[in-house]
Amino acid sequence: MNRERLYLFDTTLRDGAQTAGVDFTLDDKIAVAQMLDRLGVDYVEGGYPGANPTDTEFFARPRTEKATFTAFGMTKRAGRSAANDPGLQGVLQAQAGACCFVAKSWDFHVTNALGVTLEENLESIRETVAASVAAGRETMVDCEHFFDGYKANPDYALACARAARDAGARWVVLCDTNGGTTPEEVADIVGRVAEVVPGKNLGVHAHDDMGLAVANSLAAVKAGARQIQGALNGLGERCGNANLTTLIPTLKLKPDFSDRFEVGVSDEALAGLSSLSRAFDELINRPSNRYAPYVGANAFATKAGIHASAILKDPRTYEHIAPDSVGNHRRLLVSDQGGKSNLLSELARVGVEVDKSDPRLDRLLAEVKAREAQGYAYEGAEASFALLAKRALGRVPDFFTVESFRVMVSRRRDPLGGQITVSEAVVKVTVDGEPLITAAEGIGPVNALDLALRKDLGRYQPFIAQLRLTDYKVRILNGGTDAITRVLIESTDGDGEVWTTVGVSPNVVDASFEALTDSLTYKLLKANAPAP
Ligand SMILES: CC(=O)SCCNC(=O)CCNC(=O)[C@H](O)C(C)(C)COP(=O)(O)OP(=O)(O)OC[C@H]1O[C@@H](n2cnc3c(N)ncnc32)[C@H](O)[C@@H]1OP(=O)(O)O
Ligand SMILES: CC(=O)C(=O)O
Repeated sequence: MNRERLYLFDTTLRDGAQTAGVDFTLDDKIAVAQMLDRLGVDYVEGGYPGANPTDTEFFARPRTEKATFTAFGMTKRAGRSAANDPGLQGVLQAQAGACCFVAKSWDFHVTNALGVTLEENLESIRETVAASVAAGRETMVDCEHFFDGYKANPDYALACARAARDAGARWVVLCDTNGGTTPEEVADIVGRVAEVVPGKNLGVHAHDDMGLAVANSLAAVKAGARQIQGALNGLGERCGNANLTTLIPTLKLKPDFSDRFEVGVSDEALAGLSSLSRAFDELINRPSNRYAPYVGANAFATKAGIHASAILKDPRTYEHIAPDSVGNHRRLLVSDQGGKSNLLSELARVGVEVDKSDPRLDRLLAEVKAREAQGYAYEGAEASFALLAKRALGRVPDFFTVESFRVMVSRRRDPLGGQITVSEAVVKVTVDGEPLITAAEGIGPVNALDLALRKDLGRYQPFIAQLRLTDYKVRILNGGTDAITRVLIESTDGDGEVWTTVGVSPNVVDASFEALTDSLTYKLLKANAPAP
């Protein structure tokens, strides 16, 4: 069966740049454009040339993308000709294969936000599109607030869409700018527009203010839209745009769409989607959403024992797609919600082979559940889980024994003004029967303890030389004076592996120390340090 082509238009670098807390540098923009090109989107909207120096410079650099590089702008101002509008001329002169112009299509906006007549706005649309087509650009018009506009004054909203199409726009994009439209309304309105603006040149641009941007985009496709605008990881103004990392797998993997439509993203590119999504978050310096559909670290993570048992028999029992088709992984987590199936799977993953009938498994499972009841959380602390399991099986040597530790935090007046706070720690350990005492100063008590503990571990010192902490998280589990503290510490070494350990105690320093010693022991095991 011949499938119809759907065109993917990425607005990460334009609408995504309107996300609170996101601020792309020129280098960021170049890197993101390359990511998008490798992914296989059809259009990369680079920004608004003339609006700010970064965007202007971005459009001035030599172009290497295969995707159609698109400049964004607004329709010309009323009362000026297109040739006399410096903003519009800046967009038309930018190096781009396409121009996308935002145009008002809600009468209320025309009169109240622009302050011009309805006819003047139509004239702006016509002249802007004509000027862009004359400049040799593939031209598209983002009909801003189209759905709200259609509900308020369908004739006028349609007149805007027709003005764009009749003046030569290749795409007329219907925008749910405020994100307040439901999928049923989108399907109904797109269907009606497709009847009066025929030619398969409708697009959709949906915002996520009701969490419906993806659903609205899919509804629009079913009703006749053939271009979808969206952004990586759902970036965009307010709650964001339709999330391309959700839309792309849906379009490619769900027969409802993949039987009828094709997109420019290859199966290989789809298999790189999870790492692309995480690399993008890394680039904009924000934590990845572990719960993101398809690409989140938890998208295929199962805690429930009943689910894990079935997944081990056949993953299709609880997975709607194969995780590796989007470059993601199945994880069966060990927790108080799981049984032996979770445990065996997790043990295999951390390299511990054990027979299902081994009685030590029952003891280990009971211990995991008892510890989780105390506040430990092994699903996010895989290194501590590996140690707990290997200890239960007698596979962890006592590399060192902690005899005691002491931490002191003092604050004193600085003679030069202000206050100075100093943390000092002393740690006593025994290695091979030899007592070792170390002391260190740190920027806080945990830092001082970490430095003291790693200062001298006798003959194990060379094995931990590259060890360093990369993250430290504290969670208070019960409020009030009986509070229990859970500390998660992330560590790394020269090999590039990152591991997380957990400590739990009513005392935050004590909990931290437990997580620190687990991290050291994990590193010694990983480095095959000889047993004492
Ligand atoms: C729905 C969307 O996401 S649309 C994209 C929105 N994105 C952005 O605005 C980011 C980039 N924008 C900018 O950097 C600036 O707004 C600029 C450079 C474009 C314009 O800056 P300024 O000239 O200082 O105008 P300002 O930002 O204060 O206001 C926007 C102007 O554009 C006008 N305008 C808005 N939309 C349109 C349109 N579709 N067609 C014509 N004019 C428009 C407004 O009426 C307003 O003009 P006014 O103050 O004379 O009424
Ligand atoms: C054009 C655009 O970003 C919007 O209408 O939401």
